[in-house]
Amino acid sequence: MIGHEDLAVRTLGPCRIDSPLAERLASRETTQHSVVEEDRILFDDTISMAGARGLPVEQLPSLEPGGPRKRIYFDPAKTRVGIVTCGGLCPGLNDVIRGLVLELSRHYGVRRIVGFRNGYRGFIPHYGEDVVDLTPEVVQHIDDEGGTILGTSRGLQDPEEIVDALERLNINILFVVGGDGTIRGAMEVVRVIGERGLKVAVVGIPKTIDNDIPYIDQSFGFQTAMAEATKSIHAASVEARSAPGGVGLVKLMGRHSGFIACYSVLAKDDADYVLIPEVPFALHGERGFLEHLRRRVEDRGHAVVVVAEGAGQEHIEEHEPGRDASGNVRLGDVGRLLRRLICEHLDRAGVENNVRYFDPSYAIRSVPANPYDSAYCLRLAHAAVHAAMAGRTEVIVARRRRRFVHIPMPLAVSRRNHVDPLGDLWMSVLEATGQPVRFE
Ligand SMILES: Nc1ncnc2c1ncn2[C@@H]1O[C@H](COP(=O)(O)OP(=O)(O)O)[C@@H](O)[C@H]1O
Ligand SMILES: O=P(O)(O)OC[C@H]1O[C@](O)(COP(=O)(O)O)[C@@H](O)[C@@H]1O
Ligand SMILES: [Mg+2]
Repeated sequence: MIGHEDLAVRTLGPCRIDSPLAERLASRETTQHSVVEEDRILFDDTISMAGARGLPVEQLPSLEPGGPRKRIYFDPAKTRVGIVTCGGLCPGLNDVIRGLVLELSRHYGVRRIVGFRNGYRGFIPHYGEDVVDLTPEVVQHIDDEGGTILGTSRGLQDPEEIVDALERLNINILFVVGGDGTIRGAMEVVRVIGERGLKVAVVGIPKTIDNDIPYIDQSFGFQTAMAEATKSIHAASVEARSAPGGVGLVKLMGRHSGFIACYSVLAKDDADYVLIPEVPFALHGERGFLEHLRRRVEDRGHAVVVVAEGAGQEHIEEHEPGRDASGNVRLGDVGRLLRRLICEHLDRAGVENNVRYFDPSYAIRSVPANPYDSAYCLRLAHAAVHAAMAGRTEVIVARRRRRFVHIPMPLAVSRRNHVDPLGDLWMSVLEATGQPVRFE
């Protein structure tokens, strides 16, 4: 159970410098649309959850609000900032970089901002990466393109060497844009910074199309990626409806979470089946997936199946689950397995079939952010700058139930966000597809 201490945010020290934004905060108060810096945001949002703690309201677990502070820790004129993007691509990475640079330079007057190339390896001398000077002119239009102008990478790097680079460059604030792995890496960097007695703030902007970061609203880029995925689902539906025994099969990214599959199906309500990592399914037998699909194809002449890449791993016999350079488990190809098994099953049953397989894979994450995610990225970048300038560290900025908050990094990586098989989202998917609650 999350307690008060889990939500405490680390700071580098007292904020003694008047913020350039202070005059904008004078008349602010806590409303539905804003929270003053002295206030906190309740972690529990139902009577039962809050009541179960049996605590007076001021002792209930609560989060520090995001947003500008009246006084700040760093002197903008003497502050040097670093930005790094890590892990897989995600729509909006360039929007975050752009937002950070514009807020720092235009509203705080921070002029020294550098980008580290290709993820954490950008700090490591061995790779010989130069740093990129980031100015408003450099970043003005980078949000028109997907990807990240800084480049990214996977693979563990030595936090001692990363902090060496921060010291050599006299960096006072480091923004890390990445997912669970990046945040874990940032925590190692924070540890070394503490061991060396340095006053360097490390603030994370959570990134992943998988939406697998807990305690926050959807991660930026998820909505764009999900929207991109609907194009493949529609194509699969057109193909399936245009051929006798047409079966459209679409495999979608999302690693060990099925959010992209669920939301893209709800958005493009063309799918008859959604298979996700969180809900095991039997392939064979009278009540198995394959028999159900056969009956559907015989009854209706076509079907669309959407499978999340992390689903059905238990059915992939010959797969040796290796790991990528960051230690993430490499998934077996459930799409290829299903394509083969569906063809074999329908052939054996004498059902004419035309299986069309779609694997958009990287196509859904390498596109520019849609306007919703662009605006979301800008606001996250603003929140990150406010947090860092106020001396917060080992924290990610996030939107949680429409409020921008500071979430300690250890909590952000304490578990993975999954689709709840008993939750409302999965219930909606079952209602939309009409598939059985389980294949067994
Ligand atoms: N467990 C870990 N401990 C320390 N650093 C890590 C860890 N996992 C990943 N990293 C660092 O974070 C970077 C990105 O992690 P990765 O898992 O590839 O992507 P993401 O952050 O998007 O999940 C890696 O290049 C690595 O340097
Ligand atoms: O980029 P790679 O190494 O091919 O890994 C693919 C994985 O990256 C992702 O696109 C995003 O993963 P991260 O956000 O953790 O980097 C996953 O959905 C997918 O399984
Ligand atoms: Mg990750």
